[in-house]
Order: sequence, then C-alpha cells, then structure tokens
Amino acid sequence: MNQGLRFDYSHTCAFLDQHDWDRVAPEVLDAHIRLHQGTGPGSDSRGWLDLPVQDKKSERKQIKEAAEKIRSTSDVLVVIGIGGSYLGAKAALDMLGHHFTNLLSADKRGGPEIYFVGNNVSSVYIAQLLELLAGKDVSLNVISKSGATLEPAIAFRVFRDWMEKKYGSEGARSRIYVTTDRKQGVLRRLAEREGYESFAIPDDVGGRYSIFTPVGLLPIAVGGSNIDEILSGAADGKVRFETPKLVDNPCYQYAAARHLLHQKGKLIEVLVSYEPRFRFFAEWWKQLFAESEGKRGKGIFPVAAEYSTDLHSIGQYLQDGKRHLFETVLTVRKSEVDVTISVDPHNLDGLQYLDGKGMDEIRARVVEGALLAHTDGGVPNLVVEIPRLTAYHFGELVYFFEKACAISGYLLGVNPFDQPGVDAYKMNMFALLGRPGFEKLKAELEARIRGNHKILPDCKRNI
Ligand SMILES: O=P(O)(O)OC[C@H]1O[C@H](O)[C@H](O)[C@@H](O)[C@@H]1O
Repeated sequence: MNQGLRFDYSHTCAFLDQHDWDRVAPEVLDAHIRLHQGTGPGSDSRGWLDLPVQDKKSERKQIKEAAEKIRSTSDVLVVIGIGGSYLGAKAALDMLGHHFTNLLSADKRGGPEIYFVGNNVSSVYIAQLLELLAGKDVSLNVISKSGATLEPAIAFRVFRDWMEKKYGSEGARSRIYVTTDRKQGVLRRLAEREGYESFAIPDDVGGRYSIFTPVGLLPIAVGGSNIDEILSGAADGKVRFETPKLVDNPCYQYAAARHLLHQKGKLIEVLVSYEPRFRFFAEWWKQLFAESEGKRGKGIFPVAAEYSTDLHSIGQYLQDGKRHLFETVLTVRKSEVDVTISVDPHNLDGLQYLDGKGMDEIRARVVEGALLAHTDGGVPNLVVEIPRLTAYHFGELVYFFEKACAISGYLLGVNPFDQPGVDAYKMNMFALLGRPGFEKLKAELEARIRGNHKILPDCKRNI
C-alpha cells in the first residue's frame, strides 16, 4: 500500500477538547455500523462503498477500448452531464491534467480536448462550443442517470443533431456513447433504439457518488489518466477508512471534527486549496456535501476558496469577519515540479531572502502562515494532505470525502443519499416550461408569479 493521505486536526485544539472527542466517538461508531450494516437511511444507495474493489474486468475493458477509440478518432470529446454526472470527471481531468494544454502532466501523451456541456442553461455557452467544433472530429459522451435531467437532455438534442448533420446517422452512431441507468429511463431507451454504445450506472450508486463508475471513468480514461491507479488508491482508502475506531481512522476523524465544530456554531465549511488544479475538485466536494447534508433545516454550508488568490480577497473575512466558519485545507506535500527562485546579487526587488528557495517551500510557509493567522482569528482549521498529486492519491482522496460525507450525514441525523430539495425546484421548472402532466402546478405557479409582480410596488411603499 502506498503512503496515504494525512489528516491533521491539531489546529482545532482551541475549539475542541478531549471531552468533545470522547462524546462523539460512540456516535461515530454507531454511524459506522449503520453505514456498513445498511441499517441507516438510504441504505439502498451504498453501492459506492465497494466500487473500487468490485470485479468489473469486462466493464473496465470496455471503458479502456472506448477511450482508445475516442482518443484515436477524435480531436474533441464533448461530455454532456450535470452535477454528479459531470463534476467528478471534470475534477479528475483538471487535477491530473496540465493547466494549459490537453497534455497529461504524467506522461505528456496528448489526447482529445475534452469539453463539458449540459451543465447550464446558457445559449452562448452552447453556441460558442458549437463554433469551436467546426472542422474537428468529435465524439460525444452523454451522461445522465435518470435520463430526465433537463440541461443535459437539451444539450444532447442539440449536439446529437449536430453530429448527425456532420457524420450522417450511421457515422454519428459510432461516435456517441451513452452512460445511464442499467434498464430504465429515456436515455436507456434511446441508446437501445439508436444502437449507441452504452455504459450502465448501478442502481445503488447515486450521482454524486458515481465517479468510480463509467460516469467518471470513461471521460477520465479519454483524458489519458490511469483509471486502474485511481481505483487502486480508492481501494486502499477503502481499507484504511474502514476501521471503526476513531483514533485510527482519519476519515472518521474528519467527519467527527466537522460535526463537533458544527455543534459549536460553525455553520460554514470553507474547502481551501493552494492548487488551482483543485478548482473542480472543490466543486465536486461542494455538491457531495451540500446535497448529502443540507436538508430538514440542517447542514454545514460548503463553500470553496482558492488560495493564495482568495487570501487577497475573502481572506479578510476569513481572518476578521463573523466567526461562524471553519476551514478544511487541502494540500499537496510535494509537487511534481519545483520552480526555484533565481539568485539576484543586486537584490533590486528585495527578494534576496528567497534566493534559491523552491516554490514548494514557499507554499508550505504560506500555508502555515495562513493556518496560524486564521486559527488565531477564531477559525478552526482542519488539514488534509496528500503526498503527491497522482491518480492514486486522487482515488484515495475521493473515497476519503465520500465516506466522511456518509458518516457526517448519519451523525447529523439525515439521509446522506437523497436530494429532495433539488427535486422540488425541478418540479417547478418542468411545470413552468409546460411539460405534460404538470398543468395544475403550472397554473398555480403562474398565478403566484403574477401575484408577486403586483405585490412589489406595495412592498416598496412600506419600506
Ligand atoms: O445524472 P442525472 O440523473 O442527470 O442527474 C444529475 C444531477 O442532477 C440532479 O439535479 C441531482 O441533484 C444530482 O444529484 C445529480 O447528480
């Protein structure tokens, strides 16, 4: 087993004491038992727990073959999906890829450009992507577990049409890949009718926990990352984070620390990273925790910050604003390259004190400086450190947060695997757009909208 991630909660000492930890330990054990024995809410959505160790040889082979075919026949892969059907793959591609090109940092093998669509309702976004595709060879991977989510469904209609016009329906068929529910849903039916190559999302794995299914693995493999390494990191994480004892389990310590801090009035968790490549990992993390915990009037509000950029903006609030937040700092011990500051004997820029130092060392001091300042300012800090930014550690990190999130949900007393709030807005949206079957709701909502317009001037008078 490789050296794993490290979790450090020493910067919470001023906020949590031994009594707190003793109090939470049995609750964590109870959450562990409920998760592993399937006696907690949402127990039919725990398939993600075993994904990294399941014997899925033929599926992995199919993913790798499809990825190779896409890589050898396409300049661009367009990935259509939203939420859990988008963020995991995007997080991995950004974290393991190159900032400025489609070359993988690890092996410098070029691959197709990968663009994501179907994750917004912007006409300009779609139009500009279509513009970019002109003259390029394109493959399409549409991902939607339900097959009914509006944004990806619309994008699929637009891009399928574009593909058919470019390649003819036969040609388009060999370039369209569908990832959806095993048996049900519009997309499954469409894939079968049109004969698209398809991949299945297991019934017992929800969107935000689906990165280790073809949802994440196919686009990641097209990006050229080693999906076996990712799964091996996750599999080792599964073993490490399975021990029920709080003192031996960093994943449960993270879940427990955030639960205790929440009980002490910390309502917001800021996931902080010092690597711009973590930007979409933070987006993935936000969905994971917001949809899992934010329900029944409960939950920590998850937000993300990118340091050191944000130290120069919201850093002020972090240091000195309302004390209702804590930070979780995500760091990488050693970068794959370490830029060294050159030596200038004239010291014209006054930076002589940094002569010959590597950026890794400078970053480590910036991290320590901010940690201490923010902790002194009344913001507890948790630290998650991975040794290096590799496919293996990406897999481990994902598993760490997935499991911590499930345990956190049980500690909080909610079902971490449903998202009833998101469904509520969807109903309204479908009704207002005139989807058949929603006529009554449409009439009600339209009356309310008209009512609100009338109310506004009265409100103004009252101010
Ligand atoms: O994969 P889909 O069924 O299209 O769902 C995509 C996303 O849409 C929803 O709104 C849910 O809140 C998310 O949990 C889900 O990941």
